[in-house]
Amino acid sequence: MTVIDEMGKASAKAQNLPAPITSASRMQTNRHVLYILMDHDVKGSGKGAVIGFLKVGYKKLFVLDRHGAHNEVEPLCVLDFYIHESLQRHGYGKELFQHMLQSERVEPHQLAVDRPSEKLLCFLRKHYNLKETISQVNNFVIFEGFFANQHAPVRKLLPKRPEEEIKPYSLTDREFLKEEVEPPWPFNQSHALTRSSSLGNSPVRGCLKPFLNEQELLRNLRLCPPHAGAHHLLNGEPGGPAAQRRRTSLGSATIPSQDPSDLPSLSKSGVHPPNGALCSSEEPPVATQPEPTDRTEDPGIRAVAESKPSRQGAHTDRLPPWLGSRCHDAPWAPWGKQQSWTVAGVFHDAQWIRYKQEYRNTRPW
Ligand SMILES: CC(=O)SCCNC(=O)CCNC(=O)[C@H](O)C(C)(C)COP(=O)(O)OP(=O)(O)OC[C@H]1O[C@@H](n2cnc3c(N)ncnc32)[C@H](O)[C@@H]1OP(=O)(O)O
Repeated sequence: MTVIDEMGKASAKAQNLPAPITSASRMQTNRHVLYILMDHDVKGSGKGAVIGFLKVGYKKLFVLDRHGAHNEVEPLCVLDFYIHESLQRHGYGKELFQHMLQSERVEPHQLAVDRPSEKLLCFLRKHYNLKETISQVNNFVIFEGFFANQHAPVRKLLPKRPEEEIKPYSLTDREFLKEEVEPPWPFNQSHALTRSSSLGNSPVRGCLKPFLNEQELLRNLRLCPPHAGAHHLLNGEPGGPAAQRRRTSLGSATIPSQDPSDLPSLSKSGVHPPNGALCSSEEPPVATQPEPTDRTEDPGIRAVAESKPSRQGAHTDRLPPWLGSRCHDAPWAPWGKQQSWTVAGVFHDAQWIRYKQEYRNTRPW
């Protein structure tokens, strides 16, 4: 977990991001797959050294085709990609990327790339001849050929009615980096909660975090085979760039493709309240069984929906505090069980306050 956190920090630094978009805790709350390229032979450490990583994941997106029509798709997305500075431009990125393509059984032009850096665009152009992009209104970049031979069915959306607002389609992983807004007192008092971005993804709340232990997390990582060359570079030894590049370009160090069936699928995680609790109803929530609505529009929620064989069960299983019987024992209520407030002249109880605090500004639409 520490290694993942450190890699995430290094990647964020390399991309000038204000905060990492890859961390162990984020890996626990989504279904992304992390490919790690390692050098097992590095000297001075029995455990080897990480050369870089590549994070991918399926996301439901709305993308425009060449004719400007919206298409609902769920492609594999490149979410984060980083090779250690001392090892860049030595072919390791290509090896890692190639390994991912084989494991995931996708073609490069079928990928969507989340806000690619200049370096990554150059990389894709050089190695995969991905040059022509299809303009999008979100931060994902897709390339010519994306709509050809799609594995997943591409569903065309009905034309948008002119009076409708433009929705923030296809939020990227990087959305959460946007500045958070401090709520006024008393809504800022509950430290048990992780505040959500005013514009970002589904909020991740401490009390709703899944129960994925370290073992499970580690099973979700996919390690590439050892790379015997990198320790030269890491240790500043001879056998440097030229040799490395040659080795890579000649393909003398090949990565056996892993059979995806051998690979553990990511544990599903992240629990979100059911649909009714998220809508803008002014009614205080009631402790009833929520409708098993399809909420797969939200990637985080999709993960939950898919993780449970029965959606009904999913909701009852881990009801959020204000919908379940556990609500009165909730540790987040520092004021006790039965206290209440008068907000703008209206009498409200702690449950209501909690509800309003959690769901204010988390859904811009
Ligand atoms: C969705 C996202 O993840 S966006 C973020 C992408 N990550 C970053 O920008 C982090 C910093 N960059 C890196 O970590 C790496 O450069 C990567 C991951 C983009 C590529 O990994 P590398 O090991 O360098 O790639 P590899 O050696 O296989 O291929 C090299 C090619 O990548 C591109 N490239 C790599 N570094 C650079 C650079 N500094 N400037 C321009 N192009 C670059 C070039 O096309 C280069 O070919 P060239 O050397 O002939 O010009």
